[in-house]
Amino acid sequence: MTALQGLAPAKINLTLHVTGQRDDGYHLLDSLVVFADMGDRLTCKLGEDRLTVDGPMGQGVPLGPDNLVRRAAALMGVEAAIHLEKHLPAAAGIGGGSSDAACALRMLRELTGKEVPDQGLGLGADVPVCMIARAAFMRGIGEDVTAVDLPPLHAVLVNPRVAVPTSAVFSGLASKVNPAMPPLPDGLPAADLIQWIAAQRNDLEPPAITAQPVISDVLAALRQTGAQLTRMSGSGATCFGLYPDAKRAADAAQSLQHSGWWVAATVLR
Ligand SMILES: C[C@](O)(CO)[C@H](O)COP(=O)(O)OP(=O)(O)OC[C@H]1O[C@@H](n2ccc(N)nc2=O)[C@H](O)[C@@H]1O
Ligand SMILES: Nc1ncnc2c1ncn2[C@@H]1O[C@H](COP(=O)(O)OP(=O)(O)OP(=O)(O)O)[C@@H](O)[C@H]1O
Repeated sequence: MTALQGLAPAKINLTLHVTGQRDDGYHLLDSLVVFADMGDRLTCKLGEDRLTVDGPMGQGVPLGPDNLVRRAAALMGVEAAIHLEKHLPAAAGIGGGSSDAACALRMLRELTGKEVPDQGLGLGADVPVCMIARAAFMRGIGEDVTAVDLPPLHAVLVNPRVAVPTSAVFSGLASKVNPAMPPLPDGLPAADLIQWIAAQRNDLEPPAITAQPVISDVLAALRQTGAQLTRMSGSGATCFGLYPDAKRAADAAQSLQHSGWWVAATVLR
């Protein structure tokens, strides 16, 4: 029986503008999303229905039918043995569960030849963008995804090891209707792109900081490493800093190692 291996990369919202709210409570988003060169690792084989989890962040990940990779198999209508090597913190704003689900869906699509219903949206608003796992604009509640070419960005990701539930952060928004992103000019080199991103927002940052004030400390620590831009991703608590090159990102990550926080230097694409 063929076994496939895949990477479920961390998802980073470089910008996240909340522009409205639907009648069902879901929020309308305008977001520029990129993916790291690191993440969870999955192995998938059709046949026996089984999930095993290990890896440095495997503790506490649910093994039952509510795990998003099991829900991915159920959505595809197949039984599969899936092994998940967990490297990303959960409930962290970097789409750990959503990226796992998308990776499982891609592998199950390849193994079965079946189409993925609705790009996996039913498993979570972040799953459609995680299906393409490359730089994209994400709009609607997450279902409207358009790939975009960006220069690679050198980054450090920092999570203070506090879980932040997404729905609570959306509920804490002071305003549900905020300005959309302006159009991104074509072909910006990295330095200009970073300036453009700096002029945008993550509207979920203030309510996430209210829920977990340590996020302010993470942003301040990243600023102190000389990052060109610091911001929170998604609903938090993971924050990122952007740097001009890989050496400066690696040095910044090294200088944050003593914090006890989860720290990763990476390239975003
Ligand atoms: C914050 C983001 O990570 C930005 O990329 C996503 O919008 C959240 O994606 P996700 O975690 O896959 O979200 P889901 O699992 O679908 O939803 C979790 C909860 O977040 C809220 N939610 C999510 C997406 C959205 N567009 N509006 C919302 O209000 C809802 O309360 C929902 O019950
Ligand atoms: N494969 C999985 N990995 C991690 N958590 C999972 C998984 N499947 C289900 N969960 C559950 O989902 C919850 C949210 O985890 P996830 O990493 O998807 O969240 P997130 O940080 O909200 O992502 P986002 O960037 O979409 O906000 C966890 O607390 C966990 O109980």
